[in-house]
Amino acid sequence: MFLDFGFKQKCFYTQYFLRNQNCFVPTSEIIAVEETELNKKQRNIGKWQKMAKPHAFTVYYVKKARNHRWRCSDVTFWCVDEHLCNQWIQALKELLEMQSKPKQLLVYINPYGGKRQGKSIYEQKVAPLFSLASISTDVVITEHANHAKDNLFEVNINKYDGVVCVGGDGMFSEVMHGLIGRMQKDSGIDQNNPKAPLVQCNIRIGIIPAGSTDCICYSTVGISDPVTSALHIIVGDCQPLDVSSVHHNNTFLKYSVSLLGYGFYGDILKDSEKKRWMGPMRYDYSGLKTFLSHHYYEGTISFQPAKHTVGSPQDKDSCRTGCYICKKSEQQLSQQYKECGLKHEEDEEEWKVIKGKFLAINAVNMSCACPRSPKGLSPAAHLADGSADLILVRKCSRFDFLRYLVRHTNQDDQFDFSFVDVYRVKSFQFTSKLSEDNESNVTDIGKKRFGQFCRDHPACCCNIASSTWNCDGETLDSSAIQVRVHCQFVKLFARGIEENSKDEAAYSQSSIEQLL
Ligand SMILES: CCCCCCCCCCCCC/C=C/[C@@H](O)[C@H](CO)NC(=O)CCCCCCCCCCCCCCC
Ligand SMILES: Nc1ncnc2c1ncn2[C@@H]1O[C@H](COP(=O)(O)OP(=O)(O)OP(=O)(O)O)[C@@H](O)[C@H]1O
Ligand SMILES: [Ca+2]
Repeated sequence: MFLDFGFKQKCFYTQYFLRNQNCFVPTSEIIAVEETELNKKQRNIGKWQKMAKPHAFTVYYVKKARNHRWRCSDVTFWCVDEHLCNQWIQALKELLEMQSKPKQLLVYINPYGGKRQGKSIYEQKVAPLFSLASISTDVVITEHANHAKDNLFEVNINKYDGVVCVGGDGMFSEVMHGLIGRMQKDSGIDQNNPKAPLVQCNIRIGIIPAGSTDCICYSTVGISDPVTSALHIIVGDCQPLDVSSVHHNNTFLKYSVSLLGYGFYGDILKDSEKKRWMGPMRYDYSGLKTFLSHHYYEGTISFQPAKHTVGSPQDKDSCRTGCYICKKSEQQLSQQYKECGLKHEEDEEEWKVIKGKFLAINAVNMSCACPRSPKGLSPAAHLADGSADLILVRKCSRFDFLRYLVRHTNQDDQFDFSFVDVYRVKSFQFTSKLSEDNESNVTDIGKKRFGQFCRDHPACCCNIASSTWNCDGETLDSSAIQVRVHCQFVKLFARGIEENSKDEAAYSQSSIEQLL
């Protein structure tokens, strides 16, 4: 057996050879190092039998499995020299100290999210790993909606290296609103002002997936798996995320990181809220119902294209760990901000205006990949490029809409349809035809009392006047909204989706060969 430290491509690694197997572990992916007490049975194995008093230590580290799944593995090193053994333990512990791994976390568990397994997932799969990594936790099991959000306005936040939410996208949203809101309150910033220079939130958020969609976790880690997410928290990963602020006139409504959806996804959400008892299945039930109802909505959408980024929604490459496009876009935006300030950027850049009848309007800050749709609503969207992809699905036949939906589940291009347009934007506004009509003709009592009846389907008499916005799984009260993307506004304990593990294996093998 052989243990060595090295330095390669900007990362420390620990390398060991065991039973003719080479293993290569970046020190940033070591979970814990512990002195190991050898029992009598172990001492009597093989060559250690001859040792008077063997000493040992165990290294716990991240082992990468298929499909971006991480597991905790361990290896025990034995030697006769107690001093040498202690030196190794000391050196490894010092290396771990140097990294930005969290020591103290605040954990919120939603016991009712997803399949209602949040508490047991945390206790059985996550808490033992946190304790192995010597992370102390304060755990709050939420008793009602907004418990976590309200609590974040009261706690001594500086005491923690991060906040963890155990639940789904809705639970993440609560924690994010609590943290961002708290930051603005402490800095005296008025969130109702759509142009206010918001204060960034530097405390990292960890997501242990236990929800129904878990889209944010899946799109930032590559899998929805509690153990994998716990390990990303333990090693102290950091992934910035774009956040959209949503206003109605001068009133702040919500922040969004994944989907802002009007029409199809708004209607699914509204219907599914009444069926929460069904668990994650409620989305399939309401999805089928909404698909069959085939409602479309008239309105006007105006947007400012995201000129600062070099990427396009039709790119073949997706956002991956250490993404070049995200880095470049962030540099470009901060350069622009230094030169001209926000005012210039907002006021002087062009707005495009599109009027139409839409089955769905989806604005996504990230791909929105999830187990239902592994490549997501916009496969080439970036996690941290300061832009959102605005997808407009115009009125089309049911059959065409089905073809469009099916492409979310296979490798075909979901934007390659004449009725689908996609734009990369940094801000947008929407008003529904009904609210425009109401504003211009407030005396039309018939319209106000009964809404606007479906002119194209007189037989069904369905009221299709307006839909609602689905904002990361929550319904917004206004259909007229103004949205602005804030580049890299919050940080997650994640690293984005890593390139194929096949490439990593090739890299580690060749680097070991060079060392020999
Ligand atoms: C034929 C199969 C087509 C399947 C198409 C699947 C597309 C799935 C795309 C999922 C996108 C998720 C975006 C993330 C949104 C989250 O911020 C939010 C909070 O968690 N989740 C939802 O709003 C929950 C959204 C849940 C959406 C479920 C959609 C199910 C559609 C079913 C349509 C059935 C048509 C069948 C016709 C025979
Ligand atoms: N103790 C509680 N009782 C009722 N609701 C709660 C409680 N704790 C949190 N919530 C609310 O439940 C909502 C949904 O929770 P969560 O996101 O965890 O699960 P989900 O909706 O099943 O999953 P997803 O958001 O991934 O679709 C959150 O918006 C949150 O505000
Ligand atoms: Ca983005």
